[in-house]
Amino acid sequence: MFAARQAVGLFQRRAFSSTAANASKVAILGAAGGIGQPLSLLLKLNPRVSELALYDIVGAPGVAADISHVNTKSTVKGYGKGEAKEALKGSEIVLIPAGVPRKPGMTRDDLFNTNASIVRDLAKECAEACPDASILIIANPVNSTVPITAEVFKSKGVYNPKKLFGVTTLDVVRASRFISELKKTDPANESIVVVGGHSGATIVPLLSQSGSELKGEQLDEYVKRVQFGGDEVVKAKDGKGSATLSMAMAGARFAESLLKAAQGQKGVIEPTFVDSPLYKESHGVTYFASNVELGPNGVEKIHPVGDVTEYEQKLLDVCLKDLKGNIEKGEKFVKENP
Ligand SMILES: NC(=O)C1=CN([C@@H]2O[C@H](COP(=O)(O)OP(=O)(O)OC[C@H]3O[C@@H](n4cnc5c(N)ncnc54)[C@H](O)[C@@H]3O)[C@@H](O)[C@H]2O)C=CC1
Ligand SMILES: O=C([O-])CC(=O)C(=O)O
Repeated sequence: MFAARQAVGLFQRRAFSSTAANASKVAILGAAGGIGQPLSLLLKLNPRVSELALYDIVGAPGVAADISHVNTKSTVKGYGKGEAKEALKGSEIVLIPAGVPRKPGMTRDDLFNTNASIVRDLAKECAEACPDASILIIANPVNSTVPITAEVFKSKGVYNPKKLFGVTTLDVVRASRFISELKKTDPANESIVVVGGHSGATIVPLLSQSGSELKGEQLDEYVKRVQFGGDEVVKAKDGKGSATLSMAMAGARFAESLLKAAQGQKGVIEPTFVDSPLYKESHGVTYFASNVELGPNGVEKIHPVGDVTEYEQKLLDVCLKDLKGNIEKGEKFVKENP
């Protein structure tokens, strides 16, 4: 009897310590929105997450109550206006889909006027409440909202370039799905490198590096579809927003990769828009999306772009020009509106 109790005690201690090692609090800012809700649900299903903090200026407690009934181990709590700091305290990962989505006819840059200040204010909350967390920016225009977040963190003296990520996962998700439709293959086996940024011409798929070959008009159409995949959804939703479900899947995949890397897995690689040396000196482009190896401290290694065809180089030239403008616009906004 005594031995049995001891054995149970040992098991409980072991179970407790393994949970503690994997204890990961994840916060979602904008959790009651089109992306926020399915993203919260997917993270509730992730056993690597121990605590979910759902913050939104409207509706977060309801979403949290609903999701909290899902019978996985993690705890869920909703936070409303004025409670961002409480939601963020102790978070290892913060995902930010807060902000308005596009309507037909708009570019992502048209969202700047509204979303720049939303992201700036939430970045301030993060810099104060959880300066060491990994910050995952989903709110558009990502090419500008990432530099905005960096400037806020710099102004508070807590900027860590290894822990700020623009989420561009949806671009590679689309790139692999769209090529599989053409080749009649399983998209799970298609891995396409996509570099640059996250809007129109700044999204550059590098098909030549994936073992797939398209030519002429078919290549043009493929590249255009990857670059403007978001517009396809905006048009189909006809005024009711942009991609939410596929984006939630992409955001959950990126968060899962970060958690795997944080919890010791090696060789975890995801594309993401980060403070990057790749085109800093040559083009003055300070942030760039490419494949990045993730580690326990965030960015472990930024992969170079590698060999590209003449066709892809032309796409890259356009991308770099647009990106520079988008980045500078974000930085200027914070300088003028601290
Ligand atoms: N990075 C990417 O690949 C993608 C980015 N997006 C972007 O994600 C953003 C969100 O899209 P949806 O979820 O469809 O929009 P939505 O309008 O459905 O949800 C946004 C949520 O943010 C909340 N919110 C607004 N201001 C806030 C604040 N100051 N603090 C906390 N919460 C706040 C709203 O109450 C709302 O619940 C948009 O900017 C969209 O362009 C969308 C798809 C893909
Ligand atoms: O297109 C949009 O506005 C939303 C987005 O970023 C995407 O779906 O890639």
